[in-house]
Amino acid sequence: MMDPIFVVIGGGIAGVTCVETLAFFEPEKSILLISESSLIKTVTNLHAITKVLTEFDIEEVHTDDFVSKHPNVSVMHDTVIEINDEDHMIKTQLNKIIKYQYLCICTGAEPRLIPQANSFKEIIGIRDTDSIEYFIERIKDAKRVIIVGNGGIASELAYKIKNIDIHWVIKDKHISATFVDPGAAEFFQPSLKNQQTEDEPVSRRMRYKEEDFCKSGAALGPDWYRNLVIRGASKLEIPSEIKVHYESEITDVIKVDHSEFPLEVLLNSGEKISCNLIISATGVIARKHFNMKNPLVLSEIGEIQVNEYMQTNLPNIYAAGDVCCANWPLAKHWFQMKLWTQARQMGSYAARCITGHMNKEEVLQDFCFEIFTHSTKLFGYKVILLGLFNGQKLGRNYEMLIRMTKGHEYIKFVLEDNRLQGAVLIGETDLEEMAENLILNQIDLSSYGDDILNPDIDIEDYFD
Ligand SMILES: Cc1cc2nc3c(=O)[nH]c(=O)nc-3n(C[C@H](O)[C@H](O)[C@H](O)COP(=O)(O)OP(=O)(O)OC[C@H]3O[C@@H](n4cnc5c(N)ncnc54)[C@H](O)[C@@H]3O)c2cc1C
Ligand SMILES: NC(=O)C1=CN([C@@H]2O[C@H](COP(=O)(O)OP(=O)(O)OC[C@H]3O[C@@H](n4cnc5c(N)ncnc54)[C@H](OP(=O)(O)O)[C@@H]3O)[C@@H](O)[C@H]2O)C=CC1
Repeated sequence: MMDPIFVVIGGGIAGVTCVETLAFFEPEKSILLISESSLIKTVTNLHAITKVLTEFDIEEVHTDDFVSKHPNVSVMHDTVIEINDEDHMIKTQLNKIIKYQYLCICTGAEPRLIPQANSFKEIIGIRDTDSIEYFIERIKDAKRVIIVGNGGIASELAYKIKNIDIHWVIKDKHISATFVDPGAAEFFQPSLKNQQTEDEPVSRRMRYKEEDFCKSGAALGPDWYRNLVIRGASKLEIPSEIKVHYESEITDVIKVDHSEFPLEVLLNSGEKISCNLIISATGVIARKHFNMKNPLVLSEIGEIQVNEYMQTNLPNIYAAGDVCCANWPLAKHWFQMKLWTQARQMGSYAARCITGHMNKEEVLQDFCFEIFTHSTKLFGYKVILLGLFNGQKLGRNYEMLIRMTKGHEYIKFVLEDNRLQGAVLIGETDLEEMAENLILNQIDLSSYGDDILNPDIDIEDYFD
């Protein structure tokens, strides 16, 4: 094999998008994707909801199909174990040495489990298809589980798991704190009591088919749980109620032999819970199990730092997706979260930076880094988060306008100096375009007062 010009490590959404963009801009130059598995993740049906906010489906494709679409791309199933930036070389587990001109590291992240996980196999995390299979297998015989964490995975599981007693242990005063404020959490409360049933409305997005649901090392993503049946061993059709332990953390776990519940868990509140299984949905850490000839500069929590061109500190080595940390002066309304959308945006932008640098062209930063946008589904509702949706970066000097119709919609606008800084839109609000524009344009809204959220006034008329 001839040495490739570009090498991308990681078959998740960041790596695959990087490869696709490189193939688009440089169709004559050879690209090698190193993927640990034979399935890689591609984005399909990309749909722009607003200028920046997008929705898309994810398809897990076999590498043969992927390669057939991109004649200058080859894929190697292997694991990178060493990167030598001085000689522009990488070494793999199967002892292959590959020279590169440009390298992009997209090795993603892995669950950061609670410390007690080191001692108990009953404490598990969820990241990829292997881990979800293991989880479903373990929960089948369980009667009581503890979910720890208050972010995306915990919120989705609390809504999804059936036939089991759930104790949800969270550090905060309200549920789903990574994404929403206490008001929105209150809006979601009824959904917690009346979890999803089998006849949930069909989502427009692609779901994984049973036969598609095979091994892939990349993170799961939108809709990962929709066609899964996650049931415990209890007879109840729906759990009577989820018990949420607010402002709580696990301080100790003890093994109890010969008991229906093999774990006894102590919370900082002094409360004790016996359970079969603990799901630690407590965030991620960057995944970089390879040796470096020279060290990469890392963030405090071990992510690879990249500048505004997605470059690491080492020559011709870039990084994108969950493995990296944006280390440039951030636009006011953007911040990094480890999300599918950002993995895609970074992968694509990294490829444009690489080709731009190679061809000595000016690279302008992608507009997507001007404003944070996220579209997802929580507790059965469409959720759109824009800009500084939780008042991030604003200190205490901001106002909130809220409109809520129980069971229908929850809208929150975050204002500073009468200018919109962020928005939470839950339900079919149809306000995403207007809110995004108001955040980007920073129009002074003082003359509109509270009419901004008056349902009887079509605010868009103001701006025509
Ligand atoms: C359960 C779950 C649900 C989620 N739901 C959502 C959601 O609804 N919306 C959303 O926006 N985001 C969601 N996310 C987050 C999203 O999936 C991630 O942010 C995104 O997939 C990160 O993509 P990535 O390409 O950076 O990393 P990954 O998907 O982790 O891919 C990294 C790839 O690199 C490979 N790799 C690692 N090391 C090596 C090596 N040394 N050599 C070769 N290959 C290597 C891995 O095998 C993997 O294939 C979810 C995540 C999880 C776990
Ligand atoms: N719908 C979506 O968009 C979804 C997105 N994802 C993404 O997947 C990745 C993994 O999800 P997830 O694991 O839920 O991570 P998140 O980062 O979303 O949430 C982690 C949660 O765990 C809490 N936490 C951290 N350490 C502890 C601890 N020791 N004890 C108790 N709580 C703790 C955090 O609190 P604190 O912040 O206070 O430390 C936070 O509430 C994330 O990048 C997430 O964004 C996952 C599922 C759905």
